[in-house]
Amino acid sequence: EDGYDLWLRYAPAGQARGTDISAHARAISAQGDSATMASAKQELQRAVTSMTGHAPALTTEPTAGSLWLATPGSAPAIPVSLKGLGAEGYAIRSIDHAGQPITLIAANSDIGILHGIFHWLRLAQTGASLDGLDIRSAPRIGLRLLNHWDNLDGTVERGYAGQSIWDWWRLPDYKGPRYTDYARANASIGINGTVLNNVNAKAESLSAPYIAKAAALADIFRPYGIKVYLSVKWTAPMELDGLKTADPLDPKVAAWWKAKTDEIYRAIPDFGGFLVKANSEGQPGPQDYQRTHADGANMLAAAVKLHGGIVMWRAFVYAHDNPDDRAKQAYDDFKPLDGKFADNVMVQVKNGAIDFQPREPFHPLFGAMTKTPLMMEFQITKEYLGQSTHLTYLGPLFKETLDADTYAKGKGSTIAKIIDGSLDGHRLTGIAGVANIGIDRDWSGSIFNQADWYAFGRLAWNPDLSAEAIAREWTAMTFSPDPRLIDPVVAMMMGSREAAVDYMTPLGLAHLMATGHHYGPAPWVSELARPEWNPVYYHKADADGIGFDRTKSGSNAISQYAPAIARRLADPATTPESELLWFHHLPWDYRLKSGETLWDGLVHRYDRGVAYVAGMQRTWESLRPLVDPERFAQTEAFLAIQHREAQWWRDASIAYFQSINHLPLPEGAQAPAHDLNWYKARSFPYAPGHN
Ligand SMILES: CO[C@H]1[C@H](O)[C@@H](O)[C@H](O)O[C@@H]1C(=O)O
Repeated sequence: EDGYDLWLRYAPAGQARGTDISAHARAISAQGDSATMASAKQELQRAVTSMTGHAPALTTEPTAGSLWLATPGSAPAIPVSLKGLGAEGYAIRSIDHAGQPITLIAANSDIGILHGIFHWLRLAQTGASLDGLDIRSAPRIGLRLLNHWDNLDGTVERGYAGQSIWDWWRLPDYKGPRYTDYARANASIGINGTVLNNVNAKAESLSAPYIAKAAALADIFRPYGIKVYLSVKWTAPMELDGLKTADPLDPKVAAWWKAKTDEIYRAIPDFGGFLVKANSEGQPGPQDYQRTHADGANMLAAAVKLHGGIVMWRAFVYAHDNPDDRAKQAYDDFKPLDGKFADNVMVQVKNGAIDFQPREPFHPLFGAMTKTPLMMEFQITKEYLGQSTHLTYLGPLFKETLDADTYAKGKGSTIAKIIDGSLDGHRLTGIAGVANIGIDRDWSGSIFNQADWYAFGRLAWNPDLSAEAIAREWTAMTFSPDPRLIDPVVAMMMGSREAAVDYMTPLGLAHLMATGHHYGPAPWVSELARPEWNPVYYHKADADGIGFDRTKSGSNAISQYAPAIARRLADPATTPESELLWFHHLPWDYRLKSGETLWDGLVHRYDRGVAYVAGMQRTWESLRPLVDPERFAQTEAFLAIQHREAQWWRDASIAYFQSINHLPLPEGAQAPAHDLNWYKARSFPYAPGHN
């Protein structure tokens, strides 16, 4: 087992369960013959055969014990209502058809059928009952996209699973089988779009050869209901065709984009649209021409509009000087533009205002731009959460943000309701996850990182699912539905992200990672050219205390939240302790709810994080008999690395903070293994190079 099959392993189900699955899949009955329908049938055949050892027959009419795939176009009278299922949803129902037990999988479209068969296969794989089914499911969010930060040279920015899976050199001629497996995996969790290239884009990605390569991928993904999108570089008209300017209000610039867009749609008739990172981290953008983000977005939006395309404009900006608080910039730049964007523009906002930290309070733009459809951007790749080795399941992180209450329209104004459009009445809705995919055999750099890709897709389809239920499904499909395995693995996953918060950045601390690789700790760094690249800028530790004052006496970033929240955050006593030092600068002897001092509480959390990892090692060891040797060994090795590094994080952080506050460690706490200079002199052993 090398992890290549992801959660689509279809492992032999054992005698009794195999017979049960066979009895419900004696045949696959379907009339449609589209490429999508063919993929659905193929997937079922492959899965059922692999789980049961028996290949289901293929019939056109439903027969006893068959899986009946039916759309209004292919089957005249479907005994289930398809109302409300939209173009992608499905219904699954156990029915009696002319005296025969049959499982009906019905949808308005073939893509809906494909989603439906994957649901049924999930039931089959996780040991769920296949009788008495009455399921209806439709996605809550319209656009459910992966964002690849893949470069044209084959590297992946912040990628920890090897080189890019896009074989740009041999595309469009060679279409390797991995692309189809990629599409199957994504379709199985409801992903319906993919942005192929890095937001730090090269102009060449829009040149004719690359359009042809993108078109080849689009052809492969189309039957799986997945559209292709591209990131664009703002100055592409200058770089590719020598225009003198990229001013969005210059008619020649607009005409260039219109022509370029038409060219793309000739090659990819269902092209999804553009993703743009502008005026951020050195990228060019409309502000270089004294225009706004809205001017830029709307010019592109006009170009794709007739084709039904969209523009996703990122709110991750920090280009100009923002001396008092980087966390405020996106709001300051974008809030005034609310209502100024064309109706096919979405603003894509990271879950937090800084940058994919182990924990961040939700981004204040959520709830603040009611006239603009906001798209969520999560990071599936774990830039700040241990990358390819640390086991830190992201389901709870995603959920924490989706469930966060913005109070924008009173209590219950959750972020899930903002991005699904229901709170503000938007029809265009979307969510993006920065992919963790590369050419590693296991796709994601580790077996457990696959769970983050899986969880992202499942939550994009239905943000109300629980992180735990998702972990259970994933574990059952990835390892085995044996409860002796599922219970401990899921328990281990569920606490793992909090453990990383504990050993990296407890109590609301953030961005203490070494500059560049963002992997190991470097809270001491303070000399970099830009203040907001320095860990000291974020923790502001001095002899008296620690934390970033974002109240009125500080940067007043809390004023960007709804009054009900801002009031709560104004006072450390009513600020959630998990976000304490994000919002407040507090004395080292500040009393936590537990009664211990802030300093002691900090040290205890570091200890707790390290101890949790040791606990995961013990749990995993106890599962040795239940896991295949290859996947067992990978996780065993990675947990050992994680333990060593959690310890390193703890010791380096404590040594550094102690060098500032000169306080003794709380009773019973272990002293750091080395002195501060030892940590300063070393970079983290497994940190990949910054690209
Ligand atoms: C693509 O660039 C990334 C950059 O590597 C990363 O460190 C930061 O998280 O955010 C940037 C962004 O989101 O644009």
